[in-house]
Amino acid sequence: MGSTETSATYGAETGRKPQFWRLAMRCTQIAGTVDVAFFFLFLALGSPILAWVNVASVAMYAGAYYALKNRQNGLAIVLIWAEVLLHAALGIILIGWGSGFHYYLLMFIPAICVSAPRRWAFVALLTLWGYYVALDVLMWSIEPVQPINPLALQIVHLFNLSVVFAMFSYLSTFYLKTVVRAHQKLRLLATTDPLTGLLNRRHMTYLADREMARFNRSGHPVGVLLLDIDHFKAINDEFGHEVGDQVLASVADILRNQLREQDLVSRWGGEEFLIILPDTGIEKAQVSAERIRQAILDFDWRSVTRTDVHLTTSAGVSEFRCGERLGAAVSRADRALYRGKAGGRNRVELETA
Ligand SMILES: Nc1nc2c(ncn2[C@@H]2O[C@H](COP(=O)(O)OP(=O)(O)OP(=O)(O)O)[C@@H](O)[C@H]2O)c(=O)[nH]1
Repeated sequence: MGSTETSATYGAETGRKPQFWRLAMRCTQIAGTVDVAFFFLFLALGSPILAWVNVASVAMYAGAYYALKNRQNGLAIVLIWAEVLLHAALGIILIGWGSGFHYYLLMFIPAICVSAPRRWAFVALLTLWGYYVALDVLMWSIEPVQPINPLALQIVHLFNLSVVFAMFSYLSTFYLKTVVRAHQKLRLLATTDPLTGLLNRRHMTYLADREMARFNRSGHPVGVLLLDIDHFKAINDEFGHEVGDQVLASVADILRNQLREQDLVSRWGGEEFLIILPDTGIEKAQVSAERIRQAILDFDWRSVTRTDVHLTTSAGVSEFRCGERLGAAVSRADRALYRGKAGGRNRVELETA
C-alpha cells in the first residue's frame, strides 16, 4: 500500500510549485518501497494474492514517478489515486477491515484540503467519504475473501497504522514548512525595499513609532539621521538608471556595514535614507553620520560606474523629544539636511531648536 500525499496533486495542475511535484516524486518512491516490503510480508503471511497486488502497486508508483519526471503530472495523479483507492479496497475485501488498509484513504483528506481548488475539494471529500463508508458497510455483510490468521492480521494492522502515522507526520512537516516559508516571504515583501533590502518606509514608520513609545517610557536618547545622496540625478543621467540602482544598493550595503545591529535603517524615498539610532544622543548620532558620509566618499565607485566618481552625501541629524510624534523629529532632520544641501552638500548638519 502506498501513500496518498501525492494525491495532493488532485485537481488542476496549474499553479502547483516545483517543490510540490518534487514532494510527489519523493512520495511515490516511499510508497513504492513500502509496497515492496508488503510483497514479502504478505508472502510470509500466506496471502499470495495481496502479495501480487503489491507488485502491481509498485508498477503503478514507478509509472507515476516516471510520469512526474517527464512532467506528465496529470497521468501521475490518476495512477496514484487509482493505486490508493484500489489497493485499499482489495486489501480490505481480501483480508478484512481489521487490516487497516482504509487508513491510507484518510491521508487524502489533508492533501485534498491543502491542494485542491475549492470547488473540487468539496466533491472530492464527499466522494472519498462515500467510498470509505461503502467499504465499511460492505465488510459488515461479507466475509474476507482470503482471510489470514488473527495474529497476522494484527501485524498487518500495526504495520499499516505505523506507515500511515509516519506519512502523516512527513506530510504535516512538509505543509508546515511550506506555510512558514510563504509567511516569511510575504513578510519580507511587506517590510523591505526590494532594491536595497533595507526596511521600507511603511515598516520603518511602524518600528520608529515603537521606538518613540519606548523612548517616552525610558527616556533613553534616540538619534535620527536623514541621509540623501548628492546630485543623484546626475548619476542616473550619466550612467543610466541601472547603474543608479546599483549605487543605491551599494549605499545600502555601506549603511549596513557602518551601523549596529539594533539600528533601524530604511529607504525613506528615492535616494533618501532614514536611520533611527536607539540609545544614541545627538552628538553620537552626528559621529555616526560623519562616519557614514566618509565611508560613502571613500568607497571605490569604479566597481559600479567603471569610471572615477566621487559620490557624496548630505545628512541631517536630530533626536527624539519627549511627547512629540515621529514626524516632528524627521522634519527637524529634514530641515537640517536641507541646510546641508544649501551649504554646499557633502556635510552633516544638526537640528536647530
Ligand atoms: N536609479 C534610480 N534612481 C532613482 C530611484 N528613485 C529615485 N531616483 C532618482 O533620484 C533622482 C533624485 O533627484 P533629485 O531629487 O533632483 O535629487 P539629486 O539629483 O540627488 O539632487 P540633490 O538631492 O539636491 O543633491 C531622480 O532623478 C530620480 O529619478 C531609483 O529607485 N533608482
